[in-house]
Amino acid sequence: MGQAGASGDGVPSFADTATLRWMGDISPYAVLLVDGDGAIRQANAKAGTLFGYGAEEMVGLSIETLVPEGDRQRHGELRETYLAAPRERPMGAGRELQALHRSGEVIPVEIALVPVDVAGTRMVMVSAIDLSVRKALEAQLHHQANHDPLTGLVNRYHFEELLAREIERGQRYGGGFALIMLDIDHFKAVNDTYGHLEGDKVLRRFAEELTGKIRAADTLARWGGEEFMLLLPGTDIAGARALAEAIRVAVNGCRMPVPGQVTVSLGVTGYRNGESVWGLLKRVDEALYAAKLAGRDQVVVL
Ligand SMILES: Nc1nc2c(ncn2[C@@H]2O[C@H](COP(=O)(O)OP(=O)(O)OP(=O)(O)O)[C@@H](O)[C@H]2O)c(=O)[nH]1
Repeated sequence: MGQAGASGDGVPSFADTATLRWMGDISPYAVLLVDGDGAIRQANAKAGTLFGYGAEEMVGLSIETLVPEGDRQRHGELRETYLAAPRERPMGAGRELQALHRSGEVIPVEIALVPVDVAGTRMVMVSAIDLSVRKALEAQLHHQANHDPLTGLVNRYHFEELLAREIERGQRYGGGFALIMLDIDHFKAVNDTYGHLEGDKVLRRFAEELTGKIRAADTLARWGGEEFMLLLPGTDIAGARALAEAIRVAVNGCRMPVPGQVTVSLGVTGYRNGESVWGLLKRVDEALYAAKLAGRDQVVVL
């Protein structure tokens, strides 16, 4: 094979493309050999598959053909900068970018770059892997970690993160927010009378009803069991009280999957500047407890 050593600047040099073709053939990655003008001089079968071409069809295409239109000019500039001072950029160094499949679909890829000299001409070997499956899996895991599987609502863990963020935002830019804690009344009786599966349906229906009542900026979370929490950015106590009352009435009139009426108790409070998450959560919990003590199916503001 035609390896001839290394150039003065340490770049591997080859007498011809035979060794590089062999390396492409055995590589687990899509591999392209690109010349200084950005023309593809060689592509392995995996590159053809990744980008939707026959491997031989890719030869002669500009590398920018594989870059989404909006990024092409910038890519060309970056390529020139890279060629002026080429360094090895291995896989796993986090060089993620968007590539363009022949179908027009944009695909996330990670790339590695290795400068090579072939018969005295500087070129770049580009290896690429498709990140679509990994990205989709990451998004799915992220969703699962932050949501309740029964209702699809934000879970307690993520709600606490959002709450901390809202407090930080309030401290930095001003602007308050309100919190409503909700607990379905006598939910144990629903389970005991109709069974756990029917109880689950009630929880789902309840979540749907509430989701229809809130704004896009609000966050509804399942706090645990039959308890829910609502974060209302930019909302004062009067606004939160009105929403809590509207929710109470809506739940009263809601057709549930089980016979009879379901009611809810609600605690409402507003964030007071400088207080801790703990202080805020304690107060909203006390408000809810007061609503339960006062006979349930009501709103208490603290
Ligand atoms: N079906 C179902 N039930 C749940 C779930 N999580 C918690 N529960 C039930 O919710 C009920 C909560 O009961 P309690 O804490 O006694 O409260 P309650 O009966 O609603 O009474 P008050 O809150 O005092 O009005 C228990 O029966 C739990 O088993 C769930 O995911 N699905």
